[in-house]
Amino acid sequence: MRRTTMQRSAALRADWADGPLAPPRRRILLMANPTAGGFRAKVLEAVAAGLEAAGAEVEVRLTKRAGEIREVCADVTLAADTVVIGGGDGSLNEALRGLQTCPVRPKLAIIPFGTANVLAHELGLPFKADRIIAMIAAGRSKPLYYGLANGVPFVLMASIGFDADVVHHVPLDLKRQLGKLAYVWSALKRSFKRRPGPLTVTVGTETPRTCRLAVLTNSERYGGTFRLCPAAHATQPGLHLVMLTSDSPLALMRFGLALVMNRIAHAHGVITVPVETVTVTSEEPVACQIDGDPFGATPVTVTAAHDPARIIVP
Ligand SMILES: Nc1ncnc2c1ncn2[C@@H]1O[C@H](COP(=O)(O)OP(=O)(O)OP(=O)(O)O)[C@@H](O)[C@H]1O
Repeated sequence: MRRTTMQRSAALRADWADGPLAPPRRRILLMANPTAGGFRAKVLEAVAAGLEAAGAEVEVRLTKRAGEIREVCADVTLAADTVVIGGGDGSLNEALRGLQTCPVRPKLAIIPFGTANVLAHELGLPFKADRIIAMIAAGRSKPLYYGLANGVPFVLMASIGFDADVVHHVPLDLKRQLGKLAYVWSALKRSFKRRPGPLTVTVGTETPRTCRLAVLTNSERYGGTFRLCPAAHATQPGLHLVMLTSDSPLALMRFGLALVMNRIAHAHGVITVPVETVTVTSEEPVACQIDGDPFGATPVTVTAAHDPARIIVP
């Protein structure tokens, strides 16, 4: 337990004495993934010290393996009011998965240490320690909606097709070295591989449609700051299905360019519809990913969840 640095910022504490951190002391669990692409021990230390200085009781844990954040968040004896995730979208996804079974859900907050940090961009979260401390100390929160892919929560998207194939094939060491460029490298390599057959996409009880790539998105952003679906937002209810009708190398180049120019929603061959429940099947297995991490293959059924978590925002 870290309880020693309060004296360092008496002035800060005085400022907040009547604010959101006034007694009873907030209990903040800060869980960080030291293997995340942008992990900074100094920022973590500064945030922990700043929140303690503001009067909160702060516990810091560094994960030792994947799955730990999920286990801790699923623990019914978890006594934190706020769980701060120091990591990327995959680590936040773990927290959401764990909290799903928690009877009393603490608020979530993020220190964006990831590679893509799509959710941080979606929510306009700060990346600098002093602004992160001020945000968490103020404690203002919004609902964080999510979807379920075969029952597993995702906060950004579940996608099936070429981009999921790329996620499955990005070598972790290359991701750590090159960051987002590792995805570009992997996409170039995978774009010339043979593609599996088309996807059959069934929305509710409608007649099935076919496409080559399906993204079920809960958020506007994709791959970082790019705007995939202007109608969606992680703090608003509602999933959207974005279908690409081709995944030929030429079409993928065109879609990639449209994405970085924030024009993909209007590109030829892109169909977007609001959805509640979608099933995606294919004759041979097609790769799936959720929140930027591999998630098996088709068949996948995606539904919108209606019990949002709470996330602290600026
Ligand atoms: N100590 C650990 N060792 C290995 N893997 C971990 C550890 N802690 C968490 N993980 C896993 O690492 C995966 C990726 O981490 P995270 O999302 O934090 O960073 P990132 O991949 O760099 O960022 P982004 O998802 O924003 O691109 C997560 O899915 C999580 O399950």
